[in-house]
Amino acid sequence: MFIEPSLTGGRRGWIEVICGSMFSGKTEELIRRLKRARIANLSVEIFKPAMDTRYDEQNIVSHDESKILSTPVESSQQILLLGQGVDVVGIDEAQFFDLELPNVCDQLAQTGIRVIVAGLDMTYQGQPFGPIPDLLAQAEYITKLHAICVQCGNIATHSFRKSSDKSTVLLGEKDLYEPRCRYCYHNVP
Ligand SMILES: Nc1ncnc2c1ncn2[C@@H]1O[C@H](COP(=O)(O)OP(=O)(O)O)[C@@H](O)[C@H]1O
Ligand SMILES: Cc1cn([C@H]2C[C@H](O)[C@@H](COP(=O)(O)O)O2)c(=O)[nH]c1=O
Ligand SMILES: [Zn+2]
Repeated sequence: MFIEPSLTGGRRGWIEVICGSMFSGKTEELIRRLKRARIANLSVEIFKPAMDTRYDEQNIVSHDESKILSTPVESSQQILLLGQGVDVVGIDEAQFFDLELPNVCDQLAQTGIRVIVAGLDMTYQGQPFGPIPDLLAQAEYITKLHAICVQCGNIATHSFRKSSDKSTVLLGEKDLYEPRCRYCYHNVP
């Protein structure tokens, strides 16, 4: 369980990344950390990509239906503008943002903001997803979460797409995807 680093004097920012396959608990963990920040009376701004309308236009919603209000934005630049001056910035579905997102998170952390980012580490093809690799390189803290493989019950690291659609971006949940372990991802049709 992630324990928030204690600050020793002065206002210092950092980047935390929460990653893993679909259904691994990324959104739940992001919501948990953001709710704790608000309990600590910190100012929090939360963002998600406007294109993520899977469950809700505005709220960030986990597969277990826990939710928190967020601001949908079209680009990472909007996060830079709207996130100025708060204590904590939260970002969900980070894989859908543009490749400027790591630079935006770095700039926000430089101004003393705690930046918490959740997103898929890999595409359905098992490839690094969008801005996530560079974010992982720049983050002080990385949490990789695991779902349960629906084929064999081991820990799941991959998101298997059940349809033949080849587009990288395809919104969906259990209708289109299932979490699988490395073995079942590569060996079970
Ligand atoms: N195969 C699975 N393995 C683990 N959790 C699952 C699985 N299928 C459904 N879930 C549910 O999904 C929840 C995680 O949802 P969420 O935080 O939205 O995940 P993510 O954001 O990583 O896709 C779990 O708490 C669990 O209730
Ligand atoms: C693997 C993969 C997923 N997606 C989509 C499917 C969902 O809408 C989100 C991930 O949601 P979650 O919070 O991690 O459950 O991303 C996609 O567009 N492309 C992919 O390769
Ligand atoms: Zn498996």
